[in-house]
Amino acid sequence: MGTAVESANKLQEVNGSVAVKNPTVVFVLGGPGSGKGTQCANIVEHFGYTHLSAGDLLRAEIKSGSENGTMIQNMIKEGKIVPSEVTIKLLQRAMQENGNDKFLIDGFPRNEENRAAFEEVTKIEPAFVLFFDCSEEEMERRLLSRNQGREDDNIETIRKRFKVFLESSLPVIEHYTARGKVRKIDAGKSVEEVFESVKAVFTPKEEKAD
Ligand SMILES: Nc1ncnc2c1ncn2[C@@H]1O[C@H](COP(=O)(O)OP(=O)(O)OP(=O)(O)O)[C@@H](O)[C@H]1O
Ligand SMILES: Nc1ccn([C@@H]2O[C@H](COP(=O)(O)O)[C@@H](O)[C@H]2O)c(=O)n1
Ligand SMILES: [Mg+2]
Repeated sequence: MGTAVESANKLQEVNGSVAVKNPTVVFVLGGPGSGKGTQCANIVEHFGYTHLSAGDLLRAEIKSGSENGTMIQNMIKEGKIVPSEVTIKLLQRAMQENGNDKFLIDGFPRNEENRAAFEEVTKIEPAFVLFFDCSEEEMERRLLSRNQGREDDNIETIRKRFKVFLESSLPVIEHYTARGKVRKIDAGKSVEEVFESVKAVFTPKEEKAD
């Protein structure tokens, strides 16, 4: 716990609302259906982060009737990546509206444009990148039985999403690997086993020694 003065110093005003300066950000990446959302829910419960899923924010934007709604809906149906300025605005707004100082940003950055634009606009560097590594066969099985009514959970769009992941998202993971920031998790195991590996990443070293 910091002092009241330290707490006040952590706050800044952005677009009229008070946001936490220099929040801790963990990017959560992995192919479609690798289990990012499932594990983020566990991390929130155990480690006090706020979960922001870029895909969920984009889907909420469609539902809100925003002027970008139709464009976003078409991009999602095709498994394509929405222009960074749209997604970054949604992420920034969500971070500002939330008082927490640590965020899991799930499904972002999805390509080099996302990555460079986020860095440029927010000046935030991730603390690390959690990468859920899973085979396409397993991810396809999971997506086809997800049953959440998502318009992109059909085999045609799933194949397009896999292609985009390989061509555009893996280079982002390589970028952070070269900088020593990637914590790779074998995501092909059960939810409980995967979370055991995730916990080891989030547990401070001194606690692990106990
Ligand atoms: N380790 C696991 N073993 C089996 N099923 C899993 C596992 N993790 C998640 N699932 C299931 O797989 C489906 C996809 O998981 P989830 O929504 O967490 O993936 P995601 O990476 O967020 O996918 P997307 O990128 O499409 O949003 C869900 O139905 C979830 O319950
Ligand atoms: N940075 C992002 C994240 C997502 N999208 C679009 O949303 C779709 C669903 O994303 P999930 O993470 O929920 O699977 C994704 O296929 C993209 O169409 C995006 O454009 N940019
Ligand atoms: Mg998800």
